[in-house]
Amino acid sequence: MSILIKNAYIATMDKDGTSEIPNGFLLIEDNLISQIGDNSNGAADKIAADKGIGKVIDAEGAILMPGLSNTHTHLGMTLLRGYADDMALKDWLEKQIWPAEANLTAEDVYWGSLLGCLEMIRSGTTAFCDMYFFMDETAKAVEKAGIRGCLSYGMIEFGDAEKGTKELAVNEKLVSDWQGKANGRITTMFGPHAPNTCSQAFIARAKEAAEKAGVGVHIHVLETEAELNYMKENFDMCSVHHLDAVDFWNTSKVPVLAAHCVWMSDGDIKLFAEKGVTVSHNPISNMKLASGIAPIQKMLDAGVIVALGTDGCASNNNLSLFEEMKTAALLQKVGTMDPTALPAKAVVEMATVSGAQVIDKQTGVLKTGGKADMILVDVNKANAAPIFDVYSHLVYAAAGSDVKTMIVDGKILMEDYNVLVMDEEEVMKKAKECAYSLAERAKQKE
Ligand SMILES: C[C@H]1O[C@@H](n2cnc3c(N)ncnc32)[C@H](O)[C@@H]1O
Ligand SMILES: [Zn+2]
Repeated sequence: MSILIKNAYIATMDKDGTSEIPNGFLLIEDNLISQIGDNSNGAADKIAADKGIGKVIDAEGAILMPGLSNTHTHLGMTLLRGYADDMALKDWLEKQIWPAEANLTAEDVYWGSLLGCLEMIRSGTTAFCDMYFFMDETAKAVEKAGIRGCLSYGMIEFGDAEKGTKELAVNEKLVSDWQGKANGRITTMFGPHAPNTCSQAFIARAKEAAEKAGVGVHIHVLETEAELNYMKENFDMCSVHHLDAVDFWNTSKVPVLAAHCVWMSDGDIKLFAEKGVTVSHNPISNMKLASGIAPIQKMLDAGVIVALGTDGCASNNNLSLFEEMKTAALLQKVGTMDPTALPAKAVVEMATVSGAQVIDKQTGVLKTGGKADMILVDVNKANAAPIFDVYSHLVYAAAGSDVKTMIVDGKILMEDYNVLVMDEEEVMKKAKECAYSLAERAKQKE
């Protein structure tokens, strides 16, 4: 189907082309953007008539921009939203989250993931990178929801080589079953959990498997000072150098996605810039677990690719990248005591083009020939009057709930606030049932 969007304020996020078109149009044919341009001379109506386009969206009063990419989630964890708050990472995982997760079923992860997809659609996220369990269920949810998911299985090996072999086999199956499915909307990665929960040898095996399969790797790294101290005590070096010793950060064959990166030294930053590692910055989770402030401005100055992530819903506690964008900007400013740190446009780039790079290089900017993944942000709202600068509005004033329409891979998933791809009431009901029953089972085992 062809779709024509007209009268939009377009923020293309394309560094090589026109960045803003105040009264623009965009034509989608199949799953690709076939034309994008100025509509002040009424070009759109002519195209609609000439081509006999059935679906025309009048985007007067809306910003048209690429969809947002959430580069670090644990989507099934949406069921654990608010399950355990106000704790440090180690205690939170060991005393609350892992015992609860030990009771997870495939059905739980399906409904948790679908709820997560719904929340992402409602807040402008068209693509995400996930690391969790029962990933077939998350894949089915992505298939249904119509967004893009780059899925990895969270492998925790704890230095047990036999367990490592089993974990790798599960991730390998995910890759062989799902890579490229749903017209390429589903992609996969390998997900060794972290340098303090997996051995160096195992993480090296995961990287090898990823290179063999031609897919990326997704890992947590230097999230807390406790991790840094643990690595120094046990290996006499930080996590980054510990994994560099097995060439883990080499991106010449496959992408490497590193979540958190809070406790990075200047040397680590230089190495990531040279290697081309993508950092997923998760400021809200880092603040909530009091993990620290990642040196993002320093990373950007050094040329590191930095994207944004929410982390799981148990440490955020939502999936809104609009909140994440604002928090990222504010945290960097107060962390460096420099109000010019992480300006608005740089944050929008993190949430769009930088994140998309690691998921699908044909997304993240609006340009001819690119895949049709985009959102309309409603600016016919009190919090959007006036707008002097579109990036300032998106980062400092807008909310996820201002997203009114979403198109992914040329298909409309939400139009004028109506989600077209799932029964919202049913998803919320089923997810709540699963969540309360999971909590009950976890409590009984205590
Ligand atoms: C894939 C695994 O990662 C866990 N997990 C969720 N949030 C975090 C975090 N901030 N840091 C490390 N691990 C986390 C999940 O609870 C799951 O056990
Ligand atoms: Zn995480």
